[in-house]
Amino acid sequence: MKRIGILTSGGDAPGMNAAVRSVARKAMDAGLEVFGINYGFAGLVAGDIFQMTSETVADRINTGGTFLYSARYPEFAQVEGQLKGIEQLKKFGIDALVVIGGDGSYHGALRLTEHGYNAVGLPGTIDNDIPYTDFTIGFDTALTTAVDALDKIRDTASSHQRVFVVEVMGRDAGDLALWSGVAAGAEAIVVPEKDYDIKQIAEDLKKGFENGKKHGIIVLAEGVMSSEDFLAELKKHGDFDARANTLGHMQRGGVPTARDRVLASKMGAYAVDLLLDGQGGLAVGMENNQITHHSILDLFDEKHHADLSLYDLNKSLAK
Ligand SMILES: Nc1ncnc2c1ncn2[C@@H]1O[C@H](COP(=O)(O)OP(=O)(O)O)[C@@H](O)[C@H]1O
Ligand SMILES: O=P(O)(O)OC[C@H]1O[C@](O)(COP(=O)(O)O)[C@@H](O)[C@@H]1O
Ligand SMILES: [Mg+2]
Repeated sequence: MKRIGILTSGGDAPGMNAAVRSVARKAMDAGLEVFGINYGFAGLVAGDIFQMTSETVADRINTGGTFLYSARYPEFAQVEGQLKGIEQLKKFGIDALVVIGGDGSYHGALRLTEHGYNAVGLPGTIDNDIPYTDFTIGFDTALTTAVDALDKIRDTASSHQRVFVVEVMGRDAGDLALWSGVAAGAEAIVVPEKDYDIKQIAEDLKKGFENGKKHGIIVLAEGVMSSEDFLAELKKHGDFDARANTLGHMQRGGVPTARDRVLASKMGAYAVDLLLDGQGGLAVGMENNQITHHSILDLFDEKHHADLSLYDLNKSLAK
């Protein structure tokens, strides 16, 4: 193997740049030539590919977003798109690929491996919704951002003795809501993985205020419903002074935390080792503080499990 490529795909996540840097520098250190592919699989198909130097990844480790840009490019699910992408890989003499993205991007990586181009996936998403890894690149930063926002909302909530329904991201996963809810001392956490009783939540909020609580913060995962809809439901069960707040895409941006940078650096270097070993169709993870890998096919058979002990913990701490 002489040349490897790198792309970022799906929703951007803080730490993706640190991962690209790690892959590039580790590969160069092993004597490989490294090519960056802009705009995910869309750029691969279009041949938006350039040779990287060590300098290309200089001053990137502490930056958010992805300097290789990203795309949602559903056309890559079709064989036609995949074959065009392979044509480009051949044209540039690229022997193997590192794909940094979420579950959708892993499908793309697997397809390439099936077509004879080894590809390894790194979990880059703020959602933390990938199986076989305790944490994904970007989750820690998004969590820190969400907690910072919740702390600020708490100031207003306490000053006015208000209820706030704060919607955090996570597509179908409750991880950001569970972790940020516990870290911010929320009164309630609502996630798709757990049934909720809105009447009970309203009762608990009322009781809380009666007992001297100054705020009622509900952290709601986007996969359940919108903050506006939840607020409308909640108001059917009590006359609350309440507001809805959606944190939205601000959770995806910003300077990556040290944890995300270290995770990205470890995973990136490990992916290069796998490719040097001639392996593909694999996804890198971190389990019990060890960097691991699994077949992407096995990943698709497995579900991500949010840590629901945080839900129970919060219930007992929020009283
Ligand atoms: N079934 C598939 N086969 C091939 N490529 C896919 C498939 N699903 C998704 N992709 C590629 O991966 C990209 C990112 O997937 P998406 O689900 O949007 O984000 P994420 O990777 O963050 O989950 C898609 O835009 C597409 O280019
Ligand atoms: O920015 P978009 O394309 O509207 O997507 C929003 C979705 O992307 C995310 O921010 C990240 O998800 P992915 O990693 O799957 O891209 C989700 O939390 C959210 O549901
Ligand atoms: Mg996804």
